[in-house]
Amino acid sequence: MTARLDNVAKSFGRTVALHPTTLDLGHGVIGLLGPNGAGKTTMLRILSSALPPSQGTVVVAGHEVTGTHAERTDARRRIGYLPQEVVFPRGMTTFGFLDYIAVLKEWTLTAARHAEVRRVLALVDLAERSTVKVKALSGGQRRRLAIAQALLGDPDLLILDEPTTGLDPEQRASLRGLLSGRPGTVLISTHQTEDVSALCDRVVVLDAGRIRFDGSVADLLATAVGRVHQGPSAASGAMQTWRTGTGLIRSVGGSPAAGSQAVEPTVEDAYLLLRSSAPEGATA
Ligand SMILES: Nc1ncnc2c1ncn2[C@@H]1O[C@H](COP(=O)(O)OP(=O)(O)OP(=O)(O)O)[C@@H](O)[C@H]1O
Repeated sequence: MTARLDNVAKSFGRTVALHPTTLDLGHGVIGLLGPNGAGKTTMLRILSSALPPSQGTVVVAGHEVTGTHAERTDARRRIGYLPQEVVFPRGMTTFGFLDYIAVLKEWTLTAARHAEVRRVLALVDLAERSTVKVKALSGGQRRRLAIAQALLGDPDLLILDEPTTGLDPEQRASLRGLLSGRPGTVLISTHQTEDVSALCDRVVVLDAGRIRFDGSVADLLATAVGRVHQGPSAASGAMQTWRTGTGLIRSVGGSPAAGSQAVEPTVEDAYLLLRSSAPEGATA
C-alpha cells in the first residue's frame, strides 16, 4: 500500500470540507470523482502535505505526512503533486522552471538534476521547447509543464488535480499512455468520466465531503445496468434525458417508455445515478 488516510477530516471554519475518512491507496490508477465542492481538492492537498488535516493521520510510502517535520520531508520526496492551478514564476524558461522545482525538492547534484529535468521534459513531449520562456508556451503546453514538475523524481504517489483540463485529445491520450504505464499509485481528480473509464482501475466518488462509492470501474458500471434506456420517448421520472444523433431518446434512470431498450451504461450514467440516489450529507 502506498498511502493511507486514517480518520482524516478537514473543516474551514464552519464548513466541513471532508468528514472523517479512511482510505487505503494501493498501486494503480485511481480516479476521484465528485461534484464541485465535494472535497476532492481538499483530500488531494491533505495527501500531498500541502494542507494539514483538522484530524487524523496520513501516511505515504511508510512516512507520516502528518508527523514530524523530518517525516513530512521524507514523505514529500515520494510524492508528486499537480495542483489545480500552477503559478509559474515570471521570466523563466521551461527548463529553468523545472530545474527550479527540482532544486526546491533538494536535488543538489547538478548533473543528475539536469538529467532528470530532461527526462520529464521528454515524457510530456516538451523537450523541443526547453529553452522557450514559460509565458510563450500555449495553455496546453503550460499544463504539460505543470504535469512534468509532478513527475520529477519518479514519485511513488502521483497526485493530479484535474490533469486533463486544457489538453487537446491527442495530449489527453498521450497523458493516459504515460500514466497507465506507471508502477506506483496515481490518484486523479477529474470531472471527465471518459478519463476514468479509459484509465482507472478503481474509482472513488466523493460527495459533500464523504465517500459515496469506492470500487472498480466495472462495479460502478454494474450499479447502472438496466437503468439506462433508449427509445422513442423519455422514461418517466428519468434524471437525465436527451435526443441522440439517431433520433432516439436516451434516458438515465426512471421507468422506461414502451418500445425502449436497455443500453450499456457509461461511467457518466453510473455516476449520475449514484448522485441522484445520494441524500446531501449521506453517510459513507
Ligand atoms: N481554503 C478554504 N477556505 C474555506 N473554504 C474552503 C477552502 N478550501 C475549500 N473550501 C470549501 O471546502 C469545500 C470543498 O472544497 P474542495 O475545493 O475540496 O472541493 P472540490 O471537490 O475540489 O471542488 P471542485 O470540483 O469545484 O474543484 C467547499 O465547500 C469549499 O468551499
